[in-house]
Parts: sequence; structure tokens; C-alpha cells
Amino acid sequence: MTDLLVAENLCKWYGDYLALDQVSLTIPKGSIFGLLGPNGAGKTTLIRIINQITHPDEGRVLFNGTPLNRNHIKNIGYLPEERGLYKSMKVGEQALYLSQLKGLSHQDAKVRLQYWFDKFGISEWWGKKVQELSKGMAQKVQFIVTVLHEPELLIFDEPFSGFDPINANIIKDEILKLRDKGATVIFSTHRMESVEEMCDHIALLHNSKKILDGKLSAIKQAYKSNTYEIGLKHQQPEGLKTELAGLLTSEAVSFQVFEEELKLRVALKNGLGSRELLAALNERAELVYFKEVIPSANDIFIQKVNEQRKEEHGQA
Ligand SMILES: Nc1ncnc2c1ncn2[C@@H]1O[C@H](COP(=O)(O)OP(=O)(O)OP(=O)(O)O)[C@@H](O)[C@H]1O
Repeated sequence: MTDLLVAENLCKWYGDYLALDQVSLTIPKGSIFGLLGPNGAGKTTLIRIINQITHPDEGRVLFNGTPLNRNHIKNIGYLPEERGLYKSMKVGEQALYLSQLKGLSHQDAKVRLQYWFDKFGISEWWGKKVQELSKGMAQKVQFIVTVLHEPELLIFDEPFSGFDPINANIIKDEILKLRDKGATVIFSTHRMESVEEMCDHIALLHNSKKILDGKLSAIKQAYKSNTYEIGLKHQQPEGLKTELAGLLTSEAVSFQVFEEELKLRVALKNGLGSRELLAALNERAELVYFKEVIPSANDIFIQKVNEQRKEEHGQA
């Protein structure tokens, strides 16, 4: 996979505050790239640089290998977190106006808008004023205007906020379809379940710095903690605890009896793996299930940010 966007050593100052500190990123073509981080980490600043709303003080961004310039604006669709349509303008009129700003002809924009309005079941709003729309309805219109010109890069900042679960699902499916048709997606959110469902790559920003990035599946593998969840039939915890003691660390150990089943969550000592654990268990009990615990994006976010905070406190 080649990279659509490469950011090299970006620095951005707001007065004497350094909002981005040597941030480098590579965004593979066709990926859904999650840009994550606590409030104030620098995500929006980075997105604004990619959109050329603001410019870096140091570093550069390459789009398809070329330094970012005004010609790339047509190739990018951006749905900002703060949504804004002109309230007194009519929906259709405004959608047409915004689409033409992205380089579409009036005729082409009209055909495409009609297609999307139909698809989202909102054709009857065409002649209404924006102020008559609910928040979710206005968001649908903005989503349409963001993707209408079929840009190579789509940037969504909290795309699901304000949508009910059904509409959020519709938007999610549309984003996945756009990716399948070849678009690259940058997706900034605090909703970790959306990251799990959609992102194949992530970058985590904290205090203006990138502290983690890569393929989500590889990051998950790297953050595994040799922990397993096991269900066993007809077992009591006491004997088993003593028997397994030699294999387990003192962390993440839980033994819970639930109806006929004993549920275990155990962390193995370094150097031991599923083979040793299974051998010890097989001697004793009938397995119902056995699985390695893979950390969630949420677990990884919390762990990495907390580690970073501790490190920064240590240095202070
Ligand atoms: N125009 C500005 N002038 C001064 N400071 C700014 C400006 N824009 C952002 N900042 C500061 O830069 C830092 C990064 O802000 P940014 O909006 O990029 O964070 P974010 O990661 O998007 O946060 P959130 O998750 O809360 O949206 C913050 O400390 C913010 O106060």
C-alpha cells in the first residue's frame, strides 16, 4: 500500500504555546486512519494544517508525494466538528453553492445531490430553510456536501455526534462504502467503539506529540499482556488456584463461578504461553472456551496516555 499523505516533523505554535511538536505521520492510501488523543492534544490543529486552513511553522505535508498546495483542496473533503450551514438559506440552494465551491459544475452538483438526498430520504427538505432542520438533519446535509465531489481524502471530525444510532449506522456504512470505492479516510473521534469498528490504522497524540501510531492490529498484538479468559465446566476455584499458582502473575487474576461454569481471567508469567496453561487445565477440567485477551483501542489509549503522563511527571 502506498501512502496518500505524509506529514513530516510538523510544528505549530499559537503564540508561545507549541500545539504540535515534531509530529510525523504516514496515512496509507485506502485506509481508515483514526486520529486519537485526549482533549487539547493537537488533533484539530493537525487536521486544519492538512486542510490548509492554517500552516505549520516547521515541517511539511506531502499529498501523493507532492508538497501540499491549493490544488489539493479539491481532493479533500472535510467535515469539521463545529458544523455550520447558513441558517437562512434554503437547503438545496446551499448544498448546490457549497458543492460548486468544491469544483463541481451546477448541473453535475444537482444530479449528485439529488442522488444523495434520495438515498438519505431527505429530498423533501430541498426547498426548506436550514433553520427548519433538526441538528441531525443538518448534519446529514453537511455529510453529503463533504463527500459529494468524491475527493481522494475524506476527513471526519466526530462524524457521529448528533446522530441517533440508526443514522449513525447509515453514516458509518456510507464511510465504509466510500473507502471501498478508493477514498482514504482520516477520522478523529473520542468514541473508541467506532475506532474498533472502522479504523485499520491509528495515531495517538498527547500534549502536542505523537506517542503511538501504526496498524491497529499490530498495536494490539504489541499491547497484549499474556492474559487469557477461560471457561471450565464443573470446577470450584480453590483447588485450581493453588494448582495454577506457579504459572500466574498476581495481576488480572479472577475466578468467578457462574451457574455450572467457572470463569477465569488470568495473566501468565513471562515466558509461559497458552500451551503451558492449556496443559495444566486439561489435566483437570473440561474446557468450555479459551481465549487470549486482546486489548481494546480504549485500553491501549488509556494505558499509553497514563504511561506518558507518568513519564512527564517524572521529568517535571
Ligand atoms: N487558534 C488558537 N489559538 C491559540 N491556541 C489554540 C488555537 N487553536 C488551538 N489552540 C490550542 O492548541 C491546543 C490543541 O488544540 P486542538 O484543538 O488541536 O486539540 P484537539 O486535540 O483537537 O482537542 P479536542 O479533542 O478537545 O477537540 C489546545 O491547547 C488549544 O487550546
